Amino acid sequence: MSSTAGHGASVRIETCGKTFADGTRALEPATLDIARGETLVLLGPSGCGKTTMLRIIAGLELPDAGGRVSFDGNDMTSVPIERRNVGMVFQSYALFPNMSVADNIGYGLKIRGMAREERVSRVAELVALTNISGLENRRVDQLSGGQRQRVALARAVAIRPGILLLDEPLTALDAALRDRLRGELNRLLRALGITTIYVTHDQSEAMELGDRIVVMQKGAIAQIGSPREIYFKPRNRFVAEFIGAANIIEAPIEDGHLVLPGGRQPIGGGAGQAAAVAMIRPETIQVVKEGAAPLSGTIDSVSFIGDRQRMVVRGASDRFLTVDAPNASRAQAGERIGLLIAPEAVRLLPPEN
Ligand SMILES: Nc1ncnc2c1ncn2[C@@H]1O[C@H](COP(=O)(O)OP(=O)(O)OP(=O)(O)O)[C@@H](O)[C@H]1O
Repeated sequence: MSSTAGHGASVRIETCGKTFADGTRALEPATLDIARGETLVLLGPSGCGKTTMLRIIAGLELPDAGGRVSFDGNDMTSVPIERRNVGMVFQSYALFPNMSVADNIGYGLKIRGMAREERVSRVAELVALTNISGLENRRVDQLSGGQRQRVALARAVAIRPGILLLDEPLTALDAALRDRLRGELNRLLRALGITTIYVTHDQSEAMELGDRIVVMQKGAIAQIGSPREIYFKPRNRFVAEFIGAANIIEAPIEDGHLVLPGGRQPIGGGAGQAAAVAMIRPETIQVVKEGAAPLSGTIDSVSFIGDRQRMVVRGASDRFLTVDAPNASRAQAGERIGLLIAPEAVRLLPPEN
């Protein structure tokens, strides 16, 4: 491994809440452990408290009384940011516009007093790692958005931080570039082994980058889990609907079946429950001939989305289901179809209050 490989620190935040001076309750007391080298994504809609949590970890914000932040078991709660050994990248690039790329990347090393020769070799290594070779002598204001974000990332990791904090670093970029940089970032984070906390409101970014995802809702943690757990086993309706597309169905339960107007759908659980709120992912529903499955419906609309086609199917009592199907044969609006759903694809959610 290259000499840039870092040694991530573990992070623990304990009962960290945040109430701002104006009374805004941005964060309910939260407890969270982040393993050394892990990439943890904080995901949620605007205003749910993601940035506040990140700023508490960075040392830019103090938690309310009773909160504690520790790195590798050492209490950091009142240690200032410059002594926490964290690297940060934000949505807007906080680079020095009239300095060269190389000087920007080496800035933190210089103020730490690193010798010139060592600095030059570290910068060269980072330039290669972040795919910006050839741009070393350009001024930052002569770079594209994607190039600037690569420089910002190289600068943040140059100091070999134990923890890397990223706040929507790709949000300002266009979609194609965002996808590419996301892949590069993934590779870089794995190569460096730095503990990373990544804030985003974009669920596909969260899925691709996170070892674990923390879904936040109104200042509280709604669920923590691997991307698979969050996707297939959401704890509540908010999580189910925030990540991916979800059909949410409320129906009575009878003998291990959801009783729907168009038929009886077998389910895995629900013993002792009279009714359920169930979630079914669109791609787990298989389109078959009418009559070949307990449920049936009429295709209301079809949209082609490249790798698959998405249909809205109208069942009895005008209930609608979203179904994602392979795109080989073209579905037609108005067609009658059967819908085959494996019992284990039906996820029961807690009843709504
Ligand atoms: N300095 C502050 N004073 C008062 N309220 C604040 C302050 N900073 C943030 N807030 C409020 O705290 C809540 C959480 O903000 P935060 O920035 O953590 O959300 P977020 O999930 O990161 O949202 P976004 O994705 O929009 O940045 C919001 O209601 C916000 O308006």
